[in-house]
Amino acid sequence: MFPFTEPALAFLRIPTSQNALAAAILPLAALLSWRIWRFTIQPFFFPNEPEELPYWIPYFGHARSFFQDFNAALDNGRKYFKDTKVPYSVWIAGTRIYIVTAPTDVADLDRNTTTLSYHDTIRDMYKWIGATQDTINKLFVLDPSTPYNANLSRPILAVSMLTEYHRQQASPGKKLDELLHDRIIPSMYHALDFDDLHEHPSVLGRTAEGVRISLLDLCSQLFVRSTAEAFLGRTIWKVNPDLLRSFRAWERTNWKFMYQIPEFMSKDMMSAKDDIIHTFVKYFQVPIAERRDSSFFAQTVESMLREMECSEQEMAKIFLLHFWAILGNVYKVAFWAIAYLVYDAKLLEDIRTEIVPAMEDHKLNEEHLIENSPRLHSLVNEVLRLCVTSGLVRDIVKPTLIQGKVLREGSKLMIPYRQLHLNRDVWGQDPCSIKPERFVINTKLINSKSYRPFGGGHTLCPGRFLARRSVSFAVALLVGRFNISVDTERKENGEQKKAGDSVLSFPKMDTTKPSPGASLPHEGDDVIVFLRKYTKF
Ligand code: HEM
Repeated sequence: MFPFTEPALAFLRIPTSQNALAAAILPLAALLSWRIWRFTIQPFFFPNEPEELPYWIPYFGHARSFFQDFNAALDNGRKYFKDTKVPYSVWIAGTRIYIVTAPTDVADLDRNTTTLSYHDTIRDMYKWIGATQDTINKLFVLDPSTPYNANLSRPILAVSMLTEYHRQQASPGKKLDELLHDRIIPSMYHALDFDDLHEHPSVLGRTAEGVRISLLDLCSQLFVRSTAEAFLGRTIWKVNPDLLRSFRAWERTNWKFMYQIPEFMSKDMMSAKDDIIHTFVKYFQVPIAERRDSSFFAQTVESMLREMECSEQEMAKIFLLHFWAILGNVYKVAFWAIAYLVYDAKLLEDIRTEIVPAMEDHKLNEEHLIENSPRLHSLVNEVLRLCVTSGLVRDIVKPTLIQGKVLREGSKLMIPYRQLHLNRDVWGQDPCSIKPERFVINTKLINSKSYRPFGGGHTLCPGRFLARRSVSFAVALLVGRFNISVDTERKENGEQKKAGDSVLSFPKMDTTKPSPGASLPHEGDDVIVFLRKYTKF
């Protein structure tokens, strides 16, 4: 109900002839008073608290700007505080979130496990995916009697054991080598064999000289398909030959999951999520004897969850969250690395020169590649800097001191990695431009506190070795086997497009939505490349 009714205006001694004017002015005056109180006067009473980024709409605060463009909203915060990197807070629909961007603060927060909680944040993800309270208790309540704890000197939570199994699978050593060399790399060779595969899913067209492909599709085949099969075995395709399509739909819509958009506005995300969960349920129903070709991780996690008496439905939800981490980032990093190469002939030649000695009889020697490819590794590191836009989010469970300011308990803390990765003090005045050789010129940058593509502290990504090695291998294999160029002959909508048309311009990264890792190009933006066999090897 509108608050300024006639009796109220009379009480305020405002003549009714001026009602319309008053009706407009009074709410504005009230809003202005509230704003002055909240952002000018109130901070005087709480000098120990970080400043708040001002806003105009009470309760909702910055919800709209963060919803519209997550990273632009963070950049506005940076500019408002004049790039001083002081911690500040934003108010989003009833929640206070502290934003921390100073590299030294980030390093301190990494060590903090007493006043910040990671588990509260992860518990929310399990709740949102639809896990029952019983499953959440099984994951987050310590039970020293469970079989997986039997051989440990100190019992741990089931949710930590899941991460431990990732570490065992993907840390340097026999299990990672086996995963890469016996499973992922053979699938990559297969995905790049366009001769054998007439119905190759990424091929848009063929000529006598070569094939025309969608780079996004190719990266999906090279990484998502090969890694899913490497972890789950071939049965996964028997259960659902269309899993990649569901995963692609999930990738485009999972920001709605992160924002917890109501169901009626996120039917596309819900449907992709349900498809994947349903696929995993059917996968678990296939007798284990028929799934012996799955990975150590998949087998161990499945048997651990069965021992904990989780239903197949609940196991499938847990698997979705973990396979999102396994499959959701690597292909995007590869997409951007290849896109930069395709658009920079000199860079492409430099990388090719570097990897030529690792090629023999069309095969690539990974050991040689690891030891002798500083430029390739620098490119991958630089691409990670530019495309990882995720942030660390934690719950503040006790007052937390940063730069002499106290962050309130009950609020959230966010470290936006993109802000660190574009920190002008470290990356120069043009941090958004790619400098592929940056990490060769200054090898110390890899350890910079402003560089965290895989997070840090006790939640440092356990998949980082697998990610780096598989991206470097696939990029090198592609460069070593093919002459790659942007497809200038591309026909779209029946029209012949020429170089310089927008369809040929470099794809734009979609940083508008929160991502749990790397960002995709905007929907519809892709690179159509032409691959000609490279005949020198
Ligand atoms: C380029 C690829 C990847 C990027 C950019 C990436 C990035 C990250 C980041 C930033 C975190 C930290 C999250 C936090 O602290 O809140 C993380 C955690 C994690 N990542 Fe990755 N990741 C990648 C690939 C992988 C792969 C291939 C796997 C599995 C094989 C994986 C599994 C995980 C898991 C399980 C966690 C949670 C760790 C924990 O809870 O302690 N990631 N990743």
